[in-house]
Amino acid sequence: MSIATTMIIRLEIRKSEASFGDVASKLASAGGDIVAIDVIRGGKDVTTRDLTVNVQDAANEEIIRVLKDMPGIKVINVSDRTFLAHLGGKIEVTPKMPIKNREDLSLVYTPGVARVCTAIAEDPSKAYSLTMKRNTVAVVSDGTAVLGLGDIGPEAAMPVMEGKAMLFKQLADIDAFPLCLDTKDPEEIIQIVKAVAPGFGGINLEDISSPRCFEIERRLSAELDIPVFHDDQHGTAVVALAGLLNALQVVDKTIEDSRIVVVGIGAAGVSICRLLLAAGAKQIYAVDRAGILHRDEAYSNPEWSWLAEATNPENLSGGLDAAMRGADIFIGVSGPGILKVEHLKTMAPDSIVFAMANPTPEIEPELAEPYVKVLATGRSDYPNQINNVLCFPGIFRGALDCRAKTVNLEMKLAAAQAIAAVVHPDERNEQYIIPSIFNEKVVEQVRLAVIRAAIATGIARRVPPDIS
Ligand SMILES: NC(=O)c1ccc[n+]([C@@H]2O[C@H](COP(=O)([O-])OP(=O)(O)OC[C@H]3O[C@@H](n4cnc5c(N)ncnc54)[C@H](O)[C@@H]3O)[C@@H](O)[C@H]2O)c1
Ligand SMILES: O=C(O)C[C@H](O)C(=O)O
Ligand SMILES: [Mg+2]
Repeated sequence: MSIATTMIIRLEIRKSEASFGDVASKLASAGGDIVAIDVIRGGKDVTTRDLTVNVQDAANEEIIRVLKDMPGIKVINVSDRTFLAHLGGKIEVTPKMPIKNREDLSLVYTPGVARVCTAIAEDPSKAYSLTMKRNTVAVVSDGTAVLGLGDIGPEAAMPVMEGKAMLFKQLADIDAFPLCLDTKDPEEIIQIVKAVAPGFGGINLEDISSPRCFEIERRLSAELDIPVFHDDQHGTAVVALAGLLNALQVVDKTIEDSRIVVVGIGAAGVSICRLLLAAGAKQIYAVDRAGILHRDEAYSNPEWSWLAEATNPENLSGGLDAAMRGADIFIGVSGPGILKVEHLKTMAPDSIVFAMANPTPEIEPELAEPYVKVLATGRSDYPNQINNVLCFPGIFRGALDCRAKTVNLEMKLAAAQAIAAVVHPDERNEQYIIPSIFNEKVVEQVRLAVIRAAIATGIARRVPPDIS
């Protein structure tokens, strides 16, 4: 799968050995299109230039290889628009007012600030009105399951967490802060998050591998009085259910009568299975590397033991091939390329395929399209993007606004229905089962649905003024 991009290549050209014309023709033959040239240093013998080159494939290493092989050419640096967008990080902290003089200083800092501190010490709930707590979410990761890239560590997880923070701000006006932890020990993660929690109104756990993520979230939810939400579990499940509700309408099937294969029973897969069961699904087949979860096997992961009981009505064993035969729906949250066209050919007519692994889906959309009725991926460069970004900004906006203690099942089901309902029945079709993340109704509809569900289930500690 290729993504067209623009590369910026800084070159030194030794004039006695190579000309700019040689460079241009080599680049063209390797698939690069020069769109701009900047002379950085023009010397008598050596010139340094930045070439802006359009390439059809972001992973085009051939371009650099041909340049490196050219006599008289030295590649000094290679960048592209994606990397440039990350220079110095993607977010910053901005004060709400400038400190222009001594008077300002004594308001926001010593001595004025001391009175505010004392007020909070006397009544800690005032942290909600007098600090950034009520609008701030910690995005916590240990870097163990970053997208589908696996355990790449806390530093490498930062760009994703900064990206989540950008989305929180832009879509829901929530100040989110990335906290990437240099520990994989669940107990240590729990203690660290509890220790930093006073400054936050909510905790978004992100890209923490399973099964550790289940215990971490369960303990934090029980031990903190602010909402703790593992995005890869519940954000994904909410959006998958939303897409599924609309896709089922398109193919005129019901969730109760559909045979549903969920592959990748990690953070996302477990939560998807649980939410689909709560939404009425009766025939789920949960498949991981060891095959279909079934009742004749003892699993060390308690979530798997639970799912083996709650899914797989015929107690089927076997692998993906066995699960896919006659399936109406495939939901993949596993890894790249595990689904083959051969599998699609064995599915029931009018099949639905959600290949949600990031950044590379379970099957290339181009391969799958001819064999399925509704196709969705987690990516923004294809129609039907099933991505948890449709959920986490609105669900936290709602939970923060009504000061919910937690995010319960009713709030998640309400969020899924709200996302699905943004697509009007008249507009709904195979290519449009889920709203765009830029659809301005999404966050507000999810917020309202979540607040109403929180109030109805008694976990809201405040009724926002716009809710009747
Ligand atoms: N589109 C979205 O919104 C979204 C949201 C969350 C996760 N994801 C993607 O889903 C994938 C899983 O994420 P996660 O957080 O649940 O990770 P995870 O590590 O918790 O779980 C992944 C699971 O997939 C299983 N798996 C891997 N390869 C497999 C294979 N060949 N066959 C069967 N099972 C296999 C693993 O054993 C593991 O249980 C990632 O690619 C991630 O990017 C997408
Ligand atoms: O980060 C994303 O785009 C979605 C999801 O949280 C993932 O881990 O893949
Ligand atoms: Mg994630």
